[in-house]
Amino acid sequence: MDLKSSHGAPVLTDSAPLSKSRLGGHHGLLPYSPSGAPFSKNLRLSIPKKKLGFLDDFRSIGLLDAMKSSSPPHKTFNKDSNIDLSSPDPEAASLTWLLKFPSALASFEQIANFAKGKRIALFLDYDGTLSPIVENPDNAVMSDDMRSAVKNVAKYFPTAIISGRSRDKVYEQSISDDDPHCIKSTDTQGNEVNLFQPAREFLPVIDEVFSSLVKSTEDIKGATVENNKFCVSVHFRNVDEDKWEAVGECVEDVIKKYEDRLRLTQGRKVLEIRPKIDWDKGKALVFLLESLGLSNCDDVLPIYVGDDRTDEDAFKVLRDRNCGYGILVSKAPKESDAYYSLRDPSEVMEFLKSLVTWKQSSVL
Ligand SMILES: O=P(O)(O)OC[C@H]1O[C@H](O[C@H]2O[C@H](CO)[C@@H](O)[C@H](O)[C@H]2O)[C@H](O)[C@@H](O)[C@@H]1O
Repeated sequence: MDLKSSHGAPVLTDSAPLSKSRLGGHHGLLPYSPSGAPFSKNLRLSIPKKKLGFLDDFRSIGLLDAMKSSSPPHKTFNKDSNIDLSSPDPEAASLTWLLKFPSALASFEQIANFAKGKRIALFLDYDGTLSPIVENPDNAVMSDDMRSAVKNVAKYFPTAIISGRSRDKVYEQSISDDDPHCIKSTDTQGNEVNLFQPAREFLPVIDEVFSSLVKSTEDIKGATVENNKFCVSVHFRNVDEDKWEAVGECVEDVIKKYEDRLRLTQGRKVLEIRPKIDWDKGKALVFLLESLGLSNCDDVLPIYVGDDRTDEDAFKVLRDRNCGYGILVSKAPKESDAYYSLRDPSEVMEFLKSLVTWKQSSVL
């Protein structure tokens, strides 16, 4: 993967084996806990803060409760605004949250100032960031406008997509193979190569777990199991809430056989089974910065845009290095290690376009 290769087409990386979350220690996560400045008492968000890990800590809260907290609870969130109505004053909560995580669009000038004399390197999550969250993961396709915004921004800045999905899937759903701008990592002979696959040895076990879960969940209406190559995702977005416990039990039953090798994490209405290795989106980000020659903070301003718990590991890397910015994609107030926020993928697209316009005007 060389630096030039990311201009004109985004680099994709398999980041699936996201382990050692900043909360779950070596046992992974489940609901993520906050960092950063505390919210005032009234504005506290209803995100469980307990550390949870597979077969140890998470029993203290129960898998079912963890699943219920995996996305803004639909009963307490206003569908239009996504503001937590359980807060005594949701509007004030939202405004206070925006003070802590200002809009990256409203703060664009500030970001551009920080970038003066530096090269921006862009890291983008896929689901919920470049494509909207939809009921069927197979339908999470990038819009044509977003696709061209990503392609365009990648012409001006080194750009990578870091996704929990397998690289092939992101290719399929975001950039078409027929696209002349589409590149994969290739060696000097033009053969496709995978630069780094820390979880390669887990491939057979992941396949085994995938098959077992497909079978054990087949009678649960709405449950779907996705093989993400380095991670198995069990989706319960379309399962009636009274069957979520059954989904959790299937997952527990299957995974307990592999307790020493696999761990359980959670995303938006999804339980994910991953290898227990020291790898997460933060590690993927560091790996890319280093392998692309972008790790010098004096020259480079990395910007990472993401919406989910797994993205927090990358936000934290940037915060800890005091180099670059995380941008959280969320309408709902959430605690985060990001610095800025964007409400949804359409704002992400606006932000990408603004970067291009700014870059074009600065080279005139
Ligand atoms: O790292 P990401 O690119 O954000 O991938 C995380 C997971 O995203 C997908 O699931 C989420 O999006 C689906 C489509 O909108 C939605 O139906 C699901 O409820 C969400 O959890 C993907 O299907 C997972 O495999 C990824 O791990």
